[in-house]
Amino acid sequence: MVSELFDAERWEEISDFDFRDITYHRAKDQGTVRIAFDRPEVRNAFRPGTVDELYRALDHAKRQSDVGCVLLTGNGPSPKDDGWAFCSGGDQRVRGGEGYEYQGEDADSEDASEAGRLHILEVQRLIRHIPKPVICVVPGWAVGGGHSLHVVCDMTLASAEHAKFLQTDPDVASFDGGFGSAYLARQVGQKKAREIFFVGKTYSAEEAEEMGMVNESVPHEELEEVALDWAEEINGKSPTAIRMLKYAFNLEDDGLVGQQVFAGEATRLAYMTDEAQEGRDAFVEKRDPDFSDYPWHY
Ligand SMILES: CC(C)(COP(=O)(O)OP(=O)(O)OC[C@H]1O[C@@H](n2cnc3c(N)ncnc32)[C@H](O)[C@@H]1OP(=O)(O)O)[C@@H](O)C(=O)NCCC(=O)NCCSC(=O)c1cc(O)c2ccccc2c1O
Repeated sequence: MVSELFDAERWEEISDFDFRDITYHRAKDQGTVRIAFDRPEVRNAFRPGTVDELYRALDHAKRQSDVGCVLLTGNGPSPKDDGWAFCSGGDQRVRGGEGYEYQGEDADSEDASEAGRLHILEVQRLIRHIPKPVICVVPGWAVGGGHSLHVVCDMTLASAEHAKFLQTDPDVASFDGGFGSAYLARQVGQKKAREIFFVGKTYSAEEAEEMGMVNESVPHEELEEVALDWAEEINGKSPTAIRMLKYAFNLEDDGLVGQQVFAGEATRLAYMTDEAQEGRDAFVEKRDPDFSDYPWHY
């Protein structure tokens, strides 16, 4: 069984990979993929190998031109105590002096390095830049670096009964000073974001929704079904419009990188015009370009 909330009838495994710490599926009837942490016995904490797999799956999803939406979730419940989690952040057992270390069976992976890693931040940036919405589907705890992942996703759906949101960063002497805190403040306001980090209260799905960091609190049993409904809605819309909107939403907060990503997509749209083909053809044919057919739009 993949997860108690997983409907095997609706998904097929993407078998190009041999993942150990995550599962990766594609919906049978729509352009949606489901990527899930699969370490429920440790509340889906991530070790370096987990992060490598997550990055690989997200990058694969990015490159599927018939996929319009990504669901990011956590499998469960824990076989030990039936507890549910989206993700409890970095696996503290393998945190070394300079980051999270490849240890034990993790050290056998092809990406293993001597150095400690903090590359969950690379996953955050990929979620941010992937040209399609990423919906965080939270069936239980979202804690520490797992909380930050939910923050950086485009939208969050949460189990009304089991989702719990908690920032433990300062308890374990860590601090996500990027999207996890500053972008969170954009969502819930400065006072609330500071409360989340400085006081470290646990919030329910309902409270998180009221605060503005969760889109909808959903009955636990229906969580993945609702997520698929949302994804299906998105998949029915214009891919170009959704992509440009995502990058437009990101632009101001992402500064010059946000402008570059948005502008890159504007360039792609421009390349698709006859006007742009004329510029290219003129160069290739060693003649002056003739743009006289193309108006100065206003
Ligand atoms: C998540 C909890 C609140 C759940 O509490 P609960 O009482 O429901 O369950 P248990 O505590 O009994 O946990 C069950 C089981 O799971 C193990 N476990 C849970 N979380 C982790 C973890 N993160 N690492 C390793 N193991 C974990 C727990 O030990 C139990 O195992 P048993 O063998 O005893 O059964 C609660 O578990 C909890 O508070 N967990 C720790 C949460 C945490 O502090 N996470 C790390 C935050 S820091 C972080 O993730 C992070 C922050 C950054 O700012 C970064 C910045 C840049 C890069 C990386 C960053 C980063 O990784």
